[in-house]
Amino acid sequence: MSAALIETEGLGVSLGGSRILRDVSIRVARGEIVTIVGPNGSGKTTLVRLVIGALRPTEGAVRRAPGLVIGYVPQRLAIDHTMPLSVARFLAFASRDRAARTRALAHVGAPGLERRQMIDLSGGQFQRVMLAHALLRRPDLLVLDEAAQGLDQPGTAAFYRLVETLRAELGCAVLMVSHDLHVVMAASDRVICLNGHVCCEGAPMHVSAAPEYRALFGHGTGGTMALYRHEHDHAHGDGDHAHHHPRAPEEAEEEA
Ligand SMILES: Nc1ncnc2c1ncn2[C@@H]1O[C@H](COP(=O)(O)OP(=O)(O)OP(=O)(O)O)[C@@H](O)[C@H]1O
Repeated sequence: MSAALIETEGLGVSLGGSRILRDVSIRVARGEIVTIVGPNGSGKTTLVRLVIGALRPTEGAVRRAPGLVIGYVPQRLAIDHTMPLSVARFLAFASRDRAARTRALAHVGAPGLERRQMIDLSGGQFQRVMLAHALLRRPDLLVLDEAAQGLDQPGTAAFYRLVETLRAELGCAVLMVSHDLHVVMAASDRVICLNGHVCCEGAPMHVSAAPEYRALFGHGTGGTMALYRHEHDHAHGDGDHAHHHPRAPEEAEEEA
């Protein structure tokens, strides 16, 4: 198994008096694309914030490889609409090298946008500029939190194809949150299903073949919608540990 870029062990966090995550142990190795799925409010963004170090855990720990550089594309960016902010100025926060900024924009398929205002960009252009910003840091790990949110289906597919291309070109690992199961199945090496804790995890092929996964996500295109329902056969209250955990098939077979 290749060396982990990040690894969490028994990670948990309480916010505003509620336990949002508990016992989360995940790892991302060099070059991998790992996708976190789960219903709204299941703690995906919270886990991402713990991984990038924006939030401190209340239990467990996050280990990062020494010198690890993370490029982060947030779910949204609060832009002050009264302040002009050009793409060039926004990218200058990540790099002072003008030629590098021009190259980064070309790299993400958004050449020549330097003079445009951030607030005037289309959804697809905006996400590409955010990606260029993350890439300017030359990350070992790219972290995307629902980065294709608001894009139409072709736009979403194109965006994630770009992420795969960048992974191949730059050799970086990718940890992303996505609600789009088609993307998850097509682009991920590994899927982690979260609902306050890790419900199931594994290679997409293995996970999608598991009855436990089908119970959670449904079949075919219906699966995308099933993700939002994500009905469980167990409660998630603290102290309720006597519940059934869906697992990847190889794990289920071991016990059969
Ligand atoms: N700072 C905070 N204080 C209190 N509660 C918080 C805080 N941040 C997040 N939460 C709560 O933690 C839970 C998980 O939130 P999180 O944003 O991680 O979910 P998510 O899986 O990313 O959801 P979505 O799919 O809707 O983006 C939610 O119930 C949210 O209200």
